[in-house]
Amino acid sequence: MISTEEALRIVLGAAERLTPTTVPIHEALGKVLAEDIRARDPLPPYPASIKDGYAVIASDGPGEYPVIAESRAGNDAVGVTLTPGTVAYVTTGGPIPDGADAVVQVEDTEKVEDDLGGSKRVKILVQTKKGIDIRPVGCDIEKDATVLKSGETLGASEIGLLATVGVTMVKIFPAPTIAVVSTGDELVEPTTGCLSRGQIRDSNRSTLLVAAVQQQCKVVDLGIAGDDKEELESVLDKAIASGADIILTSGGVSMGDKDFVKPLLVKRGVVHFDKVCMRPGKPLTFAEVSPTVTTAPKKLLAFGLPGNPVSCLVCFHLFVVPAIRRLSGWENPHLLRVHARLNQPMKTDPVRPEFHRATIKWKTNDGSGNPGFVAESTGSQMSSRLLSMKSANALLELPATGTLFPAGTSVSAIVISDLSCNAIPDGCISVDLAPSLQSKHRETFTASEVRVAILTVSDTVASGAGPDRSRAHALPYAVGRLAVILYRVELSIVDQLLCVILVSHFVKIVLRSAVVLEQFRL
Ligand SMILES: Nc1nc2c(c(=O)[nH]1)N[C@H]1C(S)=C(S)[C@@H](COP(=O)(O)OP(=O)(O)OC[C@H]3O[C@@H](n4cnc5c(N)ncnc54)[C@H](O)[C@@H]3O)O[C@H]1N2
Ligand code: MOO
Repeated sequence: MISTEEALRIVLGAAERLTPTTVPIHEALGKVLAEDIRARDPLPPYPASIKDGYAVIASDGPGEYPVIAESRAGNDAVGVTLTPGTVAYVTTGGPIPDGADAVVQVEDTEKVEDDLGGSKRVKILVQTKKGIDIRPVGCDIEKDATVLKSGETLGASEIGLLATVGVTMVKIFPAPTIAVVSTGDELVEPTTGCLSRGQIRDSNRSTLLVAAVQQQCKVVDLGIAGDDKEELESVLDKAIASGADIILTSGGVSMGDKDFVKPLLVKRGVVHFDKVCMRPGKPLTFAEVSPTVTTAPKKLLAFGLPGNPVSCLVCFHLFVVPAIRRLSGWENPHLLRVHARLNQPMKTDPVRPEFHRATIKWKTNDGSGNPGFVAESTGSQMSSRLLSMKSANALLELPATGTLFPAGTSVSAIVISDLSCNAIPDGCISVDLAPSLQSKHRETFTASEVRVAILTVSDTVASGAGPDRSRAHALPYAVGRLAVILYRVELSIVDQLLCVILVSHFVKIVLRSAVVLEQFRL
């Protein structure tokens, strides 16, 4: 029996990054970049105004001036040069006309009635300085700067950066394909309504398939194989030939007379270990199946996970997730650990270190008088009791001391799910539809059917004069969970469009930028 540290070291030693592939940026969310990305042009590409106001020559000082041009975002005052004693109207992001060296915000000006000839004038009320409220060329991103490095993970802002520098296809490390099979004569499909004596519904396959999808993997469902050597052998070979990178079996790895997984893996490759000193998950088996020994098109990692549903899922988190991350190109494949204080006493096992399922929450006082995570057990820790995984967001690492850890003890907690789920106050995601719309379509909305319209409101973007960064930022938050409707509009038709969206698409939330999306923690 080896330690969990040794087992993980062996697994990671066998896991190699997959061959990079090129995908459209909207498919790259969560993936690891396999190339450096450089900016082909500076941002901003021209000196741009930081404010809505007037481009001026700073040394002119306060006074009344003729407005000789208008430079709006996406609608440049091309060819206009400011001479002393003149100003130009500019909007935020608009190019600064030649000759101007500062911007005075609208709030520091006063409108002057147009003269009879229709020419515009404005009063500049303040003394400004050269460079004020102007973003010089390249102040956000310099030309040829490396904006992203190979090995970095692509989140919403990184995908926005790719859009900014005009990269729409990107080289990433793909996530592995995972084949999943459940073993056991007692297993029947979850669709089985009435169980006969000795039967149970197969839950491990559903758990593992979605857990793998959560890790961005493609999955192959190979169903249930009975406790029959030939049947299991044929399913294993199907998995190997399928081109999967990882095969997960559950059940049949302990000491029973029909526990065939290990002997079959021995025939097809190298079994590195078959027992790990941990609770739950002791009979975990790990093997490398190499193409030289089998018909496998490439090297394949095989995990013979224990059949007990909790043991199966705990082993998935502790060993399969880091392996998936390594194959997917992660530089650090290890799970996040935090410290948490026990909110109740816990007895530890004298022989095997325990991974105790718990819910950890951030408290302003964790019991020590300081802020920190507090851990609450999910109850009975039997490895058959899948309910102990429900709502568990952490595995507490309890060493094998055979002692009682009093409440308040600080322990290491391995984070296994999104902690932010705990942080969303009730009612944070609000729905503000007209009452008639709500009642008419109430039955059509479920939590998984929220539609989000991502609306970029910018003349620059609408005219094609600038990149649509907010859409690129926002889209990855929504993809996969929500139906996304994309719009790009000019300011003048915003109101009209909002009505159209609300009425024809039953939109629940109209979010204008990734920032708002983040606040809503979708
Ligand atoms: N003599 C020994 N017996 C056992 C030992 C041992 O060291 N010596 N270890 C125990 C430990 S620890 C575990 S964990 C289990 C693991 O056994 P297997 O991996 O061989 O799994 P099975 O025997 O096939 O099933 C165990 C349990 O889980 C249920 N199961 C199996 N597959 C599924 C599924 N897909 N969905 C839901 N439930 C499933 C199965 O019905 C059994 O109840 O071995 C101990 N025994
Ligand atoms: O190692 Mo087992 O997973 O305790 O039931």
